Amino acid sequence: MTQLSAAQKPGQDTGRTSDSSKALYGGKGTRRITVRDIAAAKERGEKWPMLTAYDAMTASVFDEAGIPVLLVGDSAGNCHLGYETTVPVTLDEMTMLSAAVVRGTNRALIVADLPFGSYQEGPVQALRSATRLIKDAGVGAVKLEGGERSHRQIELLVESGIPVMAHIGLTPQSVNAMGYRVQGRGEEAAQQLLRDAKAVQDAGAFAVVLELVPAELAAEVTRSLHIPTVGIGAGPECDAQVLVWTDMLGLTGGKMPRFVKQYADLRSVIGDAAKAYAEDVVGGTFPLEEHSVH
Ligand SMILES: Nc1nc(=O)c2c([nH]1)NC[C@@H]1CN(c3ccc(C(=O)N[C@@H](CCC(=O)O)C(=O)O)cc3)CN21
Ligand SMILES: CC(C)C(=O)C(=O)O
Ligand SMILES: [Mg+2]
Repeated sequence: MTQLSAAQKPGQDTGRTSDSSKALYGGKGTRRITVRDIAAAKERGEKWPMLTAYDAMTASVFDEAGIPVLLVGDSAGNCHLGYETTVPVTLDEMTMLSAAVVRGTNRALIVADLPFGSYQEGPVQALRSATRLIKDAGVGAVKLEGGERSHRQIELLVESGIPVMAHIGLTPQSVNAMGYRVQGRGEEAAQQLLRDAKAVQDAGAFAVVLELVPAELAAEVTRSLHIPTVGIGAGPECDAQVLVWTDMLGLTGGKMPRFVKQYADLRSVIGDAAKAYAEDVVGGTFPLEEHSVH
């Protein structure tokens, strides 16, 4: 336990913006990040990165790199489990993947997606599903899709002590109804997005993902909320950004949405390494004496 000076009691903020020791990214803290740290970052005007993670090993790499928030996204459906979309993903699958990500990390706040069908029936179903992710997987928060339409679910979870990240704009679990199209274009759609953003903030969400909405509208939402916005295809003025890790590292393959920036080409790295190994085996150059026991 660190000694607390008389001048700084627990929960009392120094109010200094230059105190980088508690920055979400690049800060010195090693304890698990909480939703209170996320709220403090918006007050400091600090931007932060979020990445998805679906397994313990990858999560440990991102945790050691200092990524402060990891999302066990239901994008695991198409990026990790071989489904076409996020729609088939089950709560059992999310629980298993989330538990692995929690085990692989020490510092990051772990947020798990509630999958399609695990909260749409109503607040009680949402609470039962979220409780599973909190108790069996050990995540720190859950995320669910929908603005005004999900506000009762968010309210009950928050009342029950479960931090909720909301997700509005393009909501991929509704792909069968809405497709993968930019949301919030035109005056009416923009007003709906602003109402959705206000609704999730009023319901008690600690942050809100804005997916595939015009940058100007995302900026307006970000200015009008006191909770942080997490953009994906929502321009540079959101408080935070999120990318799917397999997209960002070039592993997903196929055509990328235009909002993805690719920071590596793991598909080639892994494919080339697999071929080099195969050629060694076929050509008899692996294993060598140094890889053998006697
Ligand atoms: N690999 C992957 N990356 C993601 O970002 C992602 C998933 N999977 N699965 C869950 C959702 C679905 N997302 C998607 C899916 C498709 C588009 C897309 O096709 N966008 C096009 C057209 C948009 C338009 O112009 O209307 C684009 O070029 O951005 C965007 C986001 C984001 N999420
Ligand atoms: C794209 C992010 C926000 C997500 O919900 C996911 O990865 O499932
Ligand atoms: Mg998702």
